[in-house]
Amino acid sequence: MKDTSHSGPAVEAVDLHRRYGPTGPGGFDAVRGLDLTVRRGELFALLGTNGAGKTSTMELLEGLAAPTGGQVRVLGHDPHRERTAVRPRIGIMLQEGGFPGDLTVTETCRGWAGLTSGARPVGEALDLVGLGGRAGVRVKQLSGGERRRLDLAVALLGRPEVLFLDEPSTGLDPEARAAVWRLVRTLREDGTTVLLTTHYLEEAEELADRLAIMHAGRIAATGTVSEVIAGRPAKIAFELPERCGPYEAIGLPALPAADITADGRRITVRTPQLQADLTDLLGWAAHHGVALGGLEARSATLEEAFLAIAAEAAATPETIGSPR
Ligand SMILES: Nc1ncnc2c1ncn2[C@@H]1O[C@H](COP(=O)(O)OP(=O)(O)OP(=O)(O)O)[C@@H](O)[C@H]1O
Repeated sequence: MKDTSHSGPAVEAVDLHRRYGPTGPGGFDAVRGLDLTVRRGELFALLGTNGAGKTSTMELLEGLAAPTGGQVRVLGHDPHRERTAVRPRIGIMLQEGGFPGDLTVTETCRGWAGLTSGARPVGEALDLVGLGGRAGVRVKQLSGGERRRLDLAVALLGRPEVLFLDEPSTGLDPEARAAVWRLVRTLREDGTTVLLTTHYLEEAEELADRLAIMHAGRIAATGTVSEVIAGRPAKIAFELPERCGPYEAIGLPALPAADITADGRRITVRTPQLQADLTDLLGWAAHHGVALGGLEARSATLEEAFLAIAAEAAATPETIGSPR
């Protein structure tokens, strides 16, 4: 029977470190003092630039490797040392499942189901990921996207309380990706805690209750999507009519908080006060009878926040760090 007595966070990491290779020269610190809490029933996305340390972190949280320093708790247990307590309650979708190519889809799932207590029927797991029609096909004959879905089916066999998904939709076409998003949402609605890594920012925007952006082994920003983009400049863009002449000469309103750039007649305003500056611009345009062509005005996107946070983190000396 599953132990559901633990009422704390689903996943908790405190001052987590992971070093590859020896202490001192020749070693590399991939995770450098990471703190992370994933609440029960939450969908949490771990984002980061290439090499930020997402997979290295996930492997520690999944119990597949021991940390060099710090602590991990999954459902109240150390996932590495107390593997037998944790493993039956979690599902893991690695970046590459690496299943033998000569087995069929069903044989692969049956093999895993045999090692899993209380496994759901293989056909049900395959239907969940849309592979029901490919049950008799050999793994080596599956497309890349179908293999990703098989990885997901295997992760779901044990009806996990906590599901770790490492880049679940990489290699999927847009339709298959949308299907995986629907499935992940359903699992979350049923109470499954999901921790996923992704390079697709729209995936995090669509799915995540909260997210963290990693850089160089640390968390550079964390919160809800709105919290992470809050304070990032909004964008107003428009094109001036030809009769206005060069941008410098036309006397746009001052907008002291904004950063204004011109590319020919196309003007881009980046501002922390979208409503006030837009009001000033529209008032100015109405007063002078100027039509602002292709006008767009919007808050910062997660992508803009991500790029800015990664650039800031890269420019901050202590985030670059030196080997421990
Ligand atoms: N076995 C290893 N030995 C030495 N260095 C490693 C090893 N595995 C990973 N690294 C290094 O650790 C850093 C973090 O790698 P990791 O795969 O965790 O990053 P990631 O954020 O998952 O990257 P990506 O987005 O490219 O998958 C990288 O610089 C990588 O080269």
